[in-house]
Amino acid sequence: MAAKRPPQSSRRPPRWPAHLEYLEEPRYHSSVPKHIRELVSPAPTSHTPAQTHQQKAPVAIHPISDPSHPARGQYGLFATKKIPPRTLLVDYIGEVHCDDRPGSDYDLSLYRTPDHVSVGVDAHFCGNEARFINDYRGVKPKPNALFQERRTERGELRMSVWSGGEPIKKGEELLVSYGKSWWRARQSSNETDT
Ligand SMILES: C[S@@+](CC[C@H](N)C(=O)[O-])C[C@H]1O[C@@H](n2cnc3c(N)ncnc32)[C@H](O)[C@@H]1O
Repeated sequence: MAAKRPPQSSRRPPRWPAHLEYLEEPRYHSSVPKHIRELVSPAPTSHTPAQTHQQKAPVAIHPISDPSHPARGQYGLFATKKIPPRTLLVDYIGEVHCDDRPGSDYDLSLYRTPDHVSVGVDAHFCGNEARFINDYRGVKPKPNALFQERRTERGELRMSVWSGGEPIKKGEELLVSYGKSWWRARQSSNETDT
């Protein structure tokens, strides 16, 4: 029996895998309580600016074929034009959630409430181009991009990918640091699996 394909936005980018749902806006999971949702995404007021048309992000998804790349056979995210330092590239869009996602390699921390509830953005099954950004380890000596949160014009908290302190060349792979604890957690779960 053929696998059911997820609904797709007409704006999905080239090479977007058919088994994943493309999202243009965050999706809020039922595990996010109302009071936390209001902190992350405040209800619009009469002062909230209207949604402006979002510019196309200067990024593209490409398969990785370089045999020396540690993520060969997978995808990566690449700059489609020259990018100045400290520039917003793309928001990390996915499912905003408050439950645990131990099996996801696409789950980022977005916010921690004063009473220690963690809010994450998981792009395992649905998301945008940002889910394809790789870590710099084994690829380049240092990252050329970073994750940093921001508020949109409408006040919604997003985790975004920004260029670092140096310009990025057209065609260069965008690479962040997932952080030592991300890799440590994968290493210890691999050791437990074997
Ligand atoms: C958020 S995804 C990045 C996109 C992924 N390459 C893909 O095609 O879906 C994280 C996964 O990418 C791979 N990855 C990313 N950076 C890597 C690196 N520096 N070395 C080895 N694997 C990496 C690992 O498999 C990791 O679990």
